[in-house]
Amino acid sequence: MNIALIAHDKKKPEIINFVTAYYEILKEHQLFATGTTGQKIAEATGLSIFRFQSGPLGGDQQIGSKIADNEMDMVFFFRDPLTAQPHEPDITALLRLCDVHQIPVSTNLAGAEIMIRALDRGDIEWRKIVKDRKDQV
Ligand SMILES: O=C(CO)COP(=O)(O)O
Repeated sequence: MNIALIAHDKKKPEIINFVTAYYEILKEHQLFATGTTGQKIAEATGLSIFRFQSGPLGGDQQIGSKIADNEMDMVFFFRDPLTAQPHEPDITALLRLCDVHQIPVSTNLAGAEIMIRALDRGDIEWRKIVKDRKDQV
């Protein structure tokens, strides 16, 4: 699965702990991230992560583009709800595209824990069917 990892600055320690805790699951997948999030996770865990631009410079939009092209299967987006973000429209657009394309997305640690266990159980395998079907069209 192609998995996006994104965290606002105050949530970066949380996503690093999350990825560390679930390293054994995540290492089996293709990981993508916005720039700074990806850098910090890679430094902390040694995981190989494709990094887009930093969020405020367009990274959220780049991940949105992958979603629109049916190339992203899950999004872990640890949002900071207490700090104004200069690129709020990009954040809204990314979450909107998850809804448009039925992409599983969690915006906090509690949801992320449930979603990653579902990933490990194989609950997201339907994404492969959707992708294969669209490839044939
Ligand atoms: O701002 C972000 C998501 O909206 C995250 O961007 P960085 O990973 O570059 O900090």
